Amino acid sequence: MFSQITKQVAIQATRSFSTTGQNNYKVAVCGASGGIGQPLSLLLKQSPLIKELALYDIVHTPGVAADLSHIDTGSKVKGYTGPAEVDACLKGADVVVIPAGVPRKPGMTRDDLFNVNAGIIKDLAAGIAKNCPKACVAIITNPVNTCVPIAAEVLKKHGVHDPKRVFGVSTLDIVRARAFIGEAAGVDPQKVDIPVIGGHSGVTIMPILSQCNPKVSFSADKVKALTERIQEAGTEVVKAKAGAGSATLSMAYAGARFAVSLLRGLSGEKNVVECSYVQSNVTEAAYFSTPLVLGKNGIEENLGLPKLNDFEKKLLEAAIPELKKNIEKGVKFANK
Ligand SMILES: NC(=O)c1ccc[n+]([C@@H]2O[C@H](COP(=O)([O-])OP(=O)(O)OC[C@H]3O[C@@H](n4cnc5c(N)ncnc54)[C@H](O)[C@@H]3O)[C@@H](O)[C@H]2O)c1
Ligand SMILES: O=C(O)C[C@H](O)C(=O)O
Repeated sequence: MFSQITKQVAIQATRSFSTTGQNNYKVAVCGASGGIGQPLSLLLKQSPLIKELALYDIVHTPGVAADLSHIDTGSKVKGYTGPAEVDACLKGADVVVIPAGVPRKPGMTRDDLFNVNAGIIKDLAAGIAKNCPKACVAIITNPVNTCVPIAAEVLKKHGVHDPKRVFGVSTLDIVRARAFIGEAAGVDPQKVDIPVIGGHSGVTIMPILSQCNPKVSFSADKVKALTERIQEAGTEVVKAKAGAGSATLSMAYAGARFAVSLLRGLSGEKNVVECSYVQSNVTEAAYFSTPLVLGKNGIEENLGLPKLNDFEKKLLEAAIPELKKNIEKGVKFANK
């Protein structure tokens, strides 16, 4: 009975994060010992696309790596600890996922994390430029709206910036939108397809309910309430955790989904689409999340702005000035 259950769980988990591809890729997780890093690495250990899982953190990676290495999947796991080992971790990585840095406590905004996390991203981006300049980089660390421009500027300084390969991970906003809409509309959340565009903080998170598939019909009040819940969902978790951090498990799930989508694209699978916060000329903001087709070179095609109704046009008006401010802060920091 027990082995049947574990087998089912393993099959289920593998289905969510696998494709038919072979294990060809090296994936580095930076911040691998943290609240997100550990469950994210656990989920990635289950992907048959990964041949090498390189786990970097400033603490505890030997233990995390030893633990994960006992799992009976094909990828090899190795831990790297502290700045002296970061180069070896990143060397030749195809995908680098970054959940390194401090999380929010109640009462803080994501921007309040800037002082600590901006420097972490700057240093890791320099390591990426040196050791894996062609890697697809997926930044989870907050403030995402600012950390992505920081990484891009550092990569530019090293002459290796490719805007098709630098991503801010906003997948958790999609995962949440699917969960909340599924619940409200009485449909299977796994069947809900909805673009969430813009950025990853407060008013910059723009769920486009008018383009939800299957079509959902909610009152204007319900649309407003759902939109605000999706925008403030991170804060909902921060409050519930009461000082013990922010979303980790749902973020690990979302981060693994995004990383595996990158790998599916790299491996040549067609029609892999994810929303992500990237360099963009779709709006006045230099970075903006829209649905992207992922492929062998990272972004294959930016699918642009979905059709917006009047309510969603107002969301866009509110998001742009905030995004511009967040982006400018990152560019300034990286170039000071
Ligand atoms: N993009 C999103 O949707 C999203 C969702 C949730 C959390 N986050 C963000 O992810 C980040 C991590 O959150 P968490 O809950 O895992 O935090 P955590 O404190 O549990 O873990 C962070 C890890 O980063 C490590 N770290 C610190 N400095 C480092 C460095 N210089 N190099 C490598 N590793 C370093 C720490 O040792 C720790 O293990 C936070 O900034 C949080 O706001 C983003
Ligand atoms: O809210 C946070 O601080 C973490 C993350 O950005 C989230 O959306 O859960």
